[in-house]
Amino acid sequence: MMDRMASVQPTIFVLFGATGDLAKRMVLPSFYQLHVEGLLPEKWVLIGNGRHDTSDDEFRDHVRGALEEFGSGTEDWDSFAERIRFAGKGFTVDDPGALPDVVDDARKDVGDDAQLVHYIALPPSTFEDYTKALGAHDLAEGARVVYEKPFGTSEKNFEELDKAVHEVLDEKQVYRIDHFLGKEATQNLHVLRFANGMVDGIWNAEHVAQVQIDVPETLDIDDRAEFYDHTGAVLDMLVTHLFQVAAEIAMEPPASLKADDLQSARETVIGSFRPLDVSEVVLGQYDGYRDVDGVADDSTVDTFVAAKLWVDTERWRGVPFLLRTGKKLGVSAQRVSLVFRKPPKSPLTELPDDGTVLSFDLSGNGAIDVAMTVKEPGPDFDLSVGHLSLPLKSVPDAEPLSPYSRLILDVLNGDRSLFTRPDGLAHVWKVAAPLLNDPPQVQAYAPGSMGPDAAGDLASPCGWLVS
Ligand SMILES: NC(=O)C1=CN([C@@H]2O[C@H](COP(=O)(O)OP(=O)(O)OC[C@H]3O[C@@H](n4cnc5c(N)ncnc54)[C@H](OP(=O)(O)O)[C@@H]3O)[C@@H](O)[C@H]2O)C=CC1
Ligand SMILES: O=C1O[C@H](COP(=O)(O)O)[C@@H](O)[C@H](O)[C@H]1O
Repeated sequence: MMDRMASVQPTIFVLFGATGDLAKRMVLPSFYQLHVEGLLPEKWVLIGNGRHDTSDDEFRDHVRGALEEFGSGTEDWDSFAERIRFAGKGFTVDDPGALPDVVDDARKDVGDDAQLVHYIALPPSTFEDYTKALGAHDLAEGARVVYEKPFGTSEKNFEELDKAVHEVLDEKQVYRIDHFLGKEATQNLHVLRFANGMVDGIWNAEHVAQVQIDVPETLDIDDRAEFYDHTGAVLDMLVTHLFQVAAEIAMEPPASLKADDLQSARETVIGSFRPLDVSEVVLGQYDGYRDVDGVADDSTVDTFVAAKLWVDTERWRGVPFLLRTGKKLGVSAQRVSLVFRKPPKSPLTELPDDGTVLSFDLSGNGAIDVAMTVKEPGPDFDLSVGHLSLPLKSVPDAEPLSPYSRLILDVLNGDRSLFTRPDGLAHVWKVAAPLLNDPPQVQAYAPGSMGPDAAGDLASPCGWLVS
């Protein structure tokens, strides 16, 4: 931890969309966590940006509120607050608002050699214009720029955005964030496998019958209806987070765990994702969604998606990757499960289909779980499924970081291993194209259920493990 901090140079961190939902839930509390844990450089300034003429003090109040609601407290508030500024009045090519002056002013505090990091926590439709504005106002040179997901909304839009970004920035300045890659348990997907021969040996189609990447949410979209109604579950979660997690599982062993090799292994396997077959996708919308303020009365936006993804590599041919996510469902979970085949020559009959499962809980600090078929202790010979759990927090010396803290720290340190690359993303949009161009009808589901019934059939024979 100390080594990481020492390598970080003085930083001016510009947060676009600073009063938005993501900023208050994730970015600001995570930045504060880095401050509290002494992982930020000695000299830093955080500048919030937005279209309103908000004062520094008003923004500080907003930040404090965000920490109280979504963070772990405000013990070190004074030393945090004094480094916070706000640059209002928007930021466009024609009019940069207050930002250039506020950045110049910040340099007086942190030094002319401070690195500039721009975090674009804005709706994806604005990424191109903000990038152009960074170029137009001399705020791009030498800077690192973090883009939220989704990076693009279709094959064509991705190509245009990628071109526009590379007209202003070198690829090495670009950090496309997918916070699921920053989760402690996600990082353990490759570490567990490459560090343990026992696991590595069974990480293939010969042993794995199906993979489930299941992220049902009880959460609704009331606070971000306008954003959500232009996005939907496919773009918000499926082709972003769930695809990236699928790539983490499916990747071939990288030459090393260094940034370039790890990124390369993840992006290469995405190239083997087969374009989605719409007959293997179920879309849903919860009853009552259209009544939410900010949602169109006739909206057909998907709040639920379940899909079968095929990875055409020798390792995974024939193994379905079952992906599911949705809002206002009956349970919240973030579970990745490798369901193992039954022993081919077992003398035991009637073994359960989900009798051997290695699973990863991506939520919170993360956990690794194993389910195994065992003899139920007792006088009879009955079989049962038992569970072992390893909460990652219980590992000696564990100091888990939230995904956003981990990834922001990586940006400050210039480590791009957990960020996505344009070659993989270009293929993501090709895989998604059949679904985006010709989506199946959205089916209604009741809030508190687990989505449309049709989604259940996709996961046969064992069904969805989270229920
Ligand atoms: N919210 C979440 O849980 C997560 C969100 N994300 C991603 O983060 C990004 C931001 O999401 P979120 O914070 O939810 O979105 P919001 O709808 O809350 O928008 C963020 C801010 O962007 C500004 N904004 C909105 N529309 C425009 C526009 N047309 N032009 C310029 N500025 C605009 C607003 O600030 P102002 O009015 O002050 O200018 C707003 O507060 C998205 O790309 C999303 O996919 C990723 C992971 C989780
Ligand atoms: O990116 C997003 O992720 C969250 C779920 O992630 P979590 O780690 O915050 O639980 C999801 O609710 C949101 O819709 C999506 O934009």
